[in-house]
Amino acid sequence: MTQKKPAVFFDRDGVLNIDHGYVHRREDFAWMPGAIEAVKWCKDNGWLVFVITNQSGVARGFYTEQHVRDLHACMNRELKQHGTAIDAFYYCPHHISGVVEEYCVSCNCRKPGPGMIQQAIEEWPVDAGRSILIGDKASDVAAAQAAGIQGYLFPGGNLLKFVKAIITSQLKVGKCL
Ligand SMILES: O=P(O)(O)OC[C@@H](O)[C@H]1O[C@H](OP(=O)(O)O)[C@@H](O)[C@@H](O)[C@@H]1O
Ligand SMILES: [Mg+2]
Ligand SMILES: [Zn+2]
Repeated sequence: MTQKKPAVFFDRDGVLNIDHGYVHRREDFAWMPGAIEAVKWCKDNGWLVFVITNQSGVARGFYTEQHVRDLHACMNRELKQHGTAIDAFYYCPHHISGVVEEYCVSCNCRKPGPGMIQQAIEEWPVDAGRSILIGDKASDVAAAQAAGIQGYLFPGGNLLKFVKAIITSQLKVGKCL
């Protein structure tokens, strides 16, 4: 049987990168201070790392799913240059008030829905009891709670410092290996 691992579910815009509003091109993408280092530190310490991101810009007609996938591939190319990578990206392209008909649905994957987190847990050997989500909005933390994961609100600043503080404090209470 595959050994289950704890996972860090990172929100994307506002956590891994600066949220300039519906970012979908590399030239508009800026890593959050400490973000690359945070992903690497989590991976080096045996955590699975996922991105869980609402991308209603697709439903709103601002960009396409291909733009989202291309940007995620670009993020992982850059992370690989630092010897690390995100294990999987999950995104929700939907919004009930969008303009692109096929994406105008009320779904379970748009945060605060837990759908993306649940999908990752189904597809990967995730130890949900030891996993955490880091988001920048209350809806991120609500999605984590709905999926039975501990959620934390990132206030900005250095992401590596924030992640280390959370994981180190969990270690002290014996939650993580
Ligand atoms: O990775 P995140 O933070 O889930 O992605 C958020 C962005 O898709 C987008 O979210 C919000 O827009 P909608 O609620 O989806 O209309 C805004 O905060 C935008 O500024 C974000 O870019
Ligand atoms: Mg966000
Ligand atoms: Zn969705």
